[in-house]
Amino acid sequence: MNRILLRAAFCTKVITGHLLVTRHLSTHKMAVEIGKLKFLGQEEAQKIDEELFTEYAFSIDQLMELAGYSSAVAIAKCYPLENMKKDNGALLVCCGPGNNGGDGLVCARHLKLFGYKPTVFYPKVPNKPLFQNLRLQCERMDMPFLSFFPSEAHLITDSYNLVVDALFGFSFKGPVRPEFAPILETLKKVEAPICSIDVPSGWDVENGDPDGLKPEMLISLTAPKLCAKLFDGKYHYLGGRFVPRSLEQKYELNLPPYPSTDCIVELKQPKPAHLDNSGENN
Ligand SMILES: NC(=O)C1=CN([C@@H]2O[C@H](COP(=O)(O)OP(=O)(O)OC[C@H]3O[C@@H](n4cnc5c(N)ncnc54)[C@H](OP(=O)(O)O)[C@@H]3O)[C@@H](O)[C@H]2O)[C@@H](O)CC1
Ligand SMILES: [K+]
Repeated sequence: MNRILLRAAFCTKVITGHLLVTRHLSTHKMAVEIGKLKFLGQEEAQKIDEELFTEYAFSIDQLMELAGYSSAVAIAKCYPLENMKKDNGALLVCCGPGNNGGDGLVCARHLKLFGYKPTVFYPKVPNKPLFQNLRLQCERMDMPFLSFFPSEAHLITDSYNLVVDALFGFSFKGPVRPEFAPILETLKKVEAPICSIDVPSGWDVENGDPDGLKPEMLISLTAPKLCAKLFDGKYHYLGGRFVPRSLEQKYELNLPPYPSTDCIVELKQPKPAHLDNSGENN
């Protein structure tokens, strides 16, 4: 009986807003208005990041762990292991030279713990203990590391169920330099889904890149960056549930409520009413 009531409640019309947060219960979706979630420019994203470390005394390891963990949780939710056809959940995790790459290594570690089979590509390891330790953790967990990037996109498509893109985040400034350009060119041709952490790599953080990567999934961290307005893939999640309320208010982030104790929340752009035949808005 309670179950029936709950289902009925979840089928009831919910308000359309600028962006919607959806929560899945059984096969039904619940969407709640989240108002005007802020999309951050590059400078503002960097200022918030800085403030988390200086004013709020977080360490980079702490936030990277939460960022990478929430990325892994979002990926596992959208791409369940049991639906993967290639080599028992084989994934490719591409990590760049900055903190976005660090998020990728943490994400790979958690995906491995969830039962997937990540292979890591990490061509430029910074000379800092943080990144060397993150790499070692992955190595000690028996994750293979590619020593070169496959030049043929079909080799990636054929071997991996999906690619995690952790090459560049909110500090990227185009155009991409020659050492990474061929990697991005190959990734653009890969037919397996691409899951980008924080920013689709190679995109201008504010203006995107119409000729760039077309990820199927984007996991925005802290708050989406301006380029996320141009994202039209299947899944957009917000992760990094670590922003203190006072910081959120100072930057008027208007973050959506995370459901219960979840570390991620799905963001959905509502379809214009005349295109929405789902019945959810009726
Ligand atoms: N508070 C938060 O939200 C948190 C955010 N976190 C994460 O941190 C990410 C931001 O990290 P970040 O600042 O280290 O920079 P990121 O974007 O990884 O890349 C910089 C690297 O790329 C390089 N590079 C730049 N342009 C290039 C080009 N054209 N071509 C080639 N290379 C280029 C640049 O090289 P450089 O110019 O320094 O030589 C540098 O090595 C953020 O997106 C999120 O994922 C979490 O970990 C924790 C909490
Ligand atoms: K990325």
